[in-house]
Amino acid sequence: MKDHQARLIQLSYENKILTFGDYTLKSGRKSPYFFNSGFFCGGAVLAAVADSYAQTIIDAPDLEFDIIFGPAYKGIPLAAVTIVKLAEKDPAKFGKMEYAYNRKEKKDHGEGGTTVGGSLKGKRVLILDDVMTAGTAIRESMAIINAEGGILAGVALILDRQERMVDYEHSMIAQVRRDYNVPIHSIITLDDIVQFAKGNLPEEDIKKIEDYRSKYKAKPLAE
Ligand SMILES: O=P(O)(O)OC[C@H]1O[C@H](OP(=O)(O)OP(=O)(O)O)[C@H](O)[C@@H]1O
Repeated sequence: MKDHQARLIQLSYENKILTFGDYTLKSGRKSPYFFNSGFFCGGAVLAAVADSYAQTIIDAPDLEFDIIFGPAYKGIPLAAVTIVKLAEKDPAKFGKMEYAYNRKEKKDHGEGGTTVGGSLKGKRVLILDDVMTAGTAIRESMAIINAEGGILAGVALILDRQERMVDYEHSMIAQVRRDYNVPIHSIITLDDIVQFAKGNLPEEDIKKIEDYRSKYKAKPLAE
């Protein structure tokens, strides 16, 4: 694990963003861990996630984009703090880059419309969100990007749970990667969380997470 990944997991744990216990997910699965990015609301932990997004994006060999799009709501502050970090890390490349986001409800006064921020028209767009579950947020974002004349360039996420979908052997991330033929990068994965758990949790909790991982682990999507 890179330093920024280890630091982000540690801070997520300390800020109760990453918690361990018994949770029932939207899919009905009983998960021994939960990741609630709604709690990225403290200054230090928000700065850490921004740094990790920016580093993950800079380290990705296959991400070329002109604007960042943060899907409402949770993607909005995450995209905003990430563009700031990118501009700090590489002012020549990112200093003038913009970000944009959507409104969940269309506004019919003032500047109107459903998107706010930089124009997507003719631009390669990086979608930045926290997680992907059923892929709904990404597909809705795609519809907006298409309607505004942008081109999807890739997706950046915080966590890849590496789980298979309910009715398939592969993950939703693999499905979306294939459907749109774009790179998808996550700052951390379930494997990283397991590694963290091994240094910090009691044996029985580690076993629960490892059992969950083997039960639901996604297989690669056949070409
Ligand atoms: O792949 P999906 O099934 O769409 O799940 C992932 C999306 O769900 C969550 O947002 P949510 O839709 O709950 O909206 P919010 O950001 O307003 O909380 C999350 O922030 C992602 O955007």
